[in-house]
Amino acid sequence: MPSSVMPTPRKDVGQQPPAAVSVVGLRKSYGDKTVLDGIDLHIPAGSVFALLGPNGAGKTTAVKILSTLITADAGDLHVGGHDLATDPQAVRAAIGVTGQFSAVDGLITGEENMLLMADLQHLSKHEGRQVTAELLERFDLTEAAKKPASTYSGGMKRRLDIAMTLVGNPRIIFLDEPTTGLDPRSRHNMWGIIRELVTSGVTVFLTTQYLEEADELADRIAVLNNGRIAAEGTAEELKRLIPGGHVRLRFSDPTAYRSAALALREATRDDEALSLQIPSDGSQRELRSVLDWLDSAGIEADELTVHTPDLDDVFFALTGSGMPSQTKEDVR
Ligand SMILES: Nc1ncnc2c1ncn2[C@@H]1O[C@H](COP(=O)(O)OP(=O)(O)OP(=O)(O)O)[C@@H](O)[C@H]1O
Repeated sequence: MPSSVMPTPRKDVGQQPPAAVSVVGLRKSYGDKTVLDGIDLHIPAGSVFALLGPNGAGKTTAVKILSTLITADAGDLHVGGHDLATDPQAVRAAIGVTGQFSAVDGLITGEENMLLMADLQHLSKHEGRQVTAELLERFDLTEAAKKPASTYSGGMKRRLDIAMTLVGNPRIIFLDEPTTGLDPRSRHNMWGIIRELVTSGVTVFLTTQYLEEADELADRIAVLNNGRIAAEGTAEELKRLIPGGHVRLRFSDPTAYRSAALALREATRDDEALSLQIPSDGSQRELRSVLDWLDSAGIEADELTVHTPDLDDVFFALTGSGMPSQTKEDVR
């Protein structure tokens, strides 16, 4: 967790980078159930975008539509600059997809899985072997390459799955819940892999149940609820959407604490901890005004920390899943 929160400048201010994914008015229903009710997305090339939402919100449906597996009912949809409605083949050539259900065949070896994928991508035998060796090395699977994939751990299978996706050198990758079921170490490894992909210029569209994952990886996050985008922005922008942020001042000298408490009447007191809590959205502007005010009142605290709601709070507030009962007290 960062130790303080300053608003991050929006990456899209100034010149707008080209969109890897552009979605306007996407709609999809199954029978009389509306799953996606007119959603808009703009994902700049070379960025990580995370789609969050409760179970059944429509995240997988959105990924399936954008990766040409199923069709939308309506919407102006472009992926890699290609129109999904008129040129799905070109979209397919530009993307890679790793779904919730692995494409890995457990009966054959990791290497054979890769070579099979190279064949499907119409690579020559020589190219196929070269790409396979490179990717197995990159994903730390060279040692296990000749073993049946069924003997791989969950993390290894997931790495093989992504390696298979990369055989065709896609510029845009859809990762549907890439770390579900992985232990913390494998999850962190996967985050490293995703960051590396982005460094090499790939755009990543990921869905996740883990808010921490979106917080760690995504340049921008959208929260899907009831078929609509409930909020969209950087993690910090989303956290500022909901109340609960505050600046906490801690004192070691009881006299200084008491005079500060008298001066700051709107602050919430914690007499035992000698600390005062002032409501604040954590923005630079608000923080500056709090600091100016403390200066003019001659108050000097021993410690000043900025606390903001975390993505869990945002998620619960936006998706109406009920606020967590505990107040978050970590320093962010
Ligand atoms: N082929 C289908 N026929 C009918 N309903 C479907 C079909 N596919 C999905 N749905 C419904 O659409 C809604 C959205 O499903 P989807 O799998 O996109 O959600 P999700 O956000 O990915 O959920 P999860 O986090 O559980 O994977 C659900 O109510 C689901 O039951």
